[in-house]
Amino acid sequence: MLKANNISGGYDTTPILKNISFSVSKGKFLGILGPNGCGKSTLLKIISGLLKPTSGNVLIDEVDINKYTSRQLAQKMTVLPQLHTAAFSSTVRETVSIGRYPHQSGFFSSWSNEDEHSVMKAMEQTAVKKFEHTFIEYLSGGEKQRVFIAQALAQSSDLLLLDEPTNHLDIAHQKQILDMIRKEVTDNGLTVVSVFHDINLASLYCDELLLMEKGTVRAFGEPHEVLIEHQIKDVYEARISLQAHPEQPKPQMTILPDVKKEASEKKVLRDHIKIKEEYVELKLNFPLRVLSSAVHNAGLGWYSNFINRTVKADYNIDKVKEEFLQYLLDEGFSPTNTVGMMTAVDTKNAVIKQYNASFGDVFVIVTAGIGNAIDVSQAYKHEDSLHIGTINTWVVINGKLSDEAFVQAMMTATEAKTKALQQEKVYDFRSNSIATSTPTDSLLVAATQQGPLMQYGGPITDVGKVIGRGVFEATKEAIQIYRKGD
Ligand SMILES: Nc1ncnc2c1ncn2[C@@H]1O[C@H](COP(=O)(O)OP(=O)(O)OP(=O)(O)O)[C@@H](O)[C@H]1O
Repeated sequence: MLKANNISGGYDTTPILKNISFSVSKGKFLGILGPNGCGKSTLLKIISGLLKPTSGNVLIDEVDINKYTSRQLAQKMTVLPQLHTAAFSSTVRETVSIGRYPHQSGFFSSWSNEDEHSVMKAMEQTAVKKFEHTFIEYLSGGEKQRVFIAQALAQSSDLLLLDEPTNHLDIAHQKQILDMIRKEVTDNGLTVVSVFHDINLASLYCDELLLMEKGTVRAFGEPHEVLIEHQIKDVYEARISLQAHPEQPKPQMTILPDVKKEASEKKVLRDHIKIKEEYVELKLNFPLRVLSSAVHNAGLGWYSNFINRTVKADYNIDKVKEEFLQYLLDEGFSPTNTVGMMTAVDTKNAVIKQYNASFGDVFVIVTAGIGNAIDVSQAYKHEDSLHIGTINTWVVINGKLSDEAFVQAMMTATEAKTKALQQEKVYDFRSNSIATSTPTDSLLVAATQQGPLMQYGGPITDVGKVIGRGVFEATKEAIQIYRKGD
């Protein structure tokens, strides 16, 4: 559909672009990325024919753009530049209708049904129909931007060139416009080339990305091929981190600010852990990085408060999320800053152990209810519903763990717990074999993220050794306490 061959060019004697080549197939969405001044808009101007390249050429449908008349070119492609102003005072409807000019055959040509349909559809798609008779100068920046997008869509060409289409738009309208453009690409075969400043939006919506650096192509390919951490850091000269998007297989970027670290040391002490009547509590005035399978705020996050709450054995678990949230509010915990677990074990039976490691102290806190213990390898043979009868384990580390170390710490802790069950001869009475867990065990690994980075958390690492020993010893003790109370 669009092909750029070895384009070089710029303004008068200033060369900006050097040897840029790429192609976009019909029905694809290409995003152009790069830092300020790298030549994104200049490239768009050359592709659209507004600026002549000093060498190289641009083909649309295999034909050099210079071979098209300006009317033919306007029917082939629509350009929405970065900065646009209405030439004279006009209504939204009149502004959008300008998009139809390339389809009019002469000065007195009449307004066709197709023209009317295209203008109405474009106004509806961009949600500006309600402003149809309003003068454009009375609209907000974001509303104006949507009107110009409507004008571009009304032109009904096969190729749409956009320069930062979501400029001025709030997140709902960014989503609305990009969803709509994406739909035109996927359903109707529209081809789109767009400059983006927002790397995450480009990654989410584009099929391919072109990353520019100082007038050249640094990378071209699918988002996961272009958005590579060191490459983005290098080109934008900014510290960033890439993560997976929660729903789409598209990388997403987070800026890592270079703010000065607070001077105060963040250290978890034994005094921070308290056994109260209804829960075991760890309350801090700084957050820990946490990975957990808790009832409230499971997953990966940063939290300052932690509770392991004792509930009655007949607790109704059907509405556990709502009930737990209300409990946190009633007890004065911030729901967005608290991780919560539940157990039927009395809080006075909680085992708290402290280990002094080379990198800092590690705390292991366990409550063990083993009435429901199960052998994971035999579980498929039995029908079972969820009960409160569970082993809850917290591992709180004064140290800095990588993501790998967090996951390995979870594995190490689980293995140590299973070994404790084995040594204590905890049985699964359904299958009459040694149990490996209960069906509802919960685990939390939390770290201050201060001090030297610990890359791994397996059994032979410094942190893994403490976790292995600590969880084994604390679980054994908690099981013995539970049995005494039987
Ligand atoms: N009309 C012009 N005459 C001379 N130089 C220009 C002109 N327009 C842009 N430039 C220069 O060309 C270079 C590339 O500009 P361009 O607008 O293509 O960058 P960009 O990547 O789109 O930047 P931004 O992200 O800031 O919009 C810049 O150094 C700019 O100053």
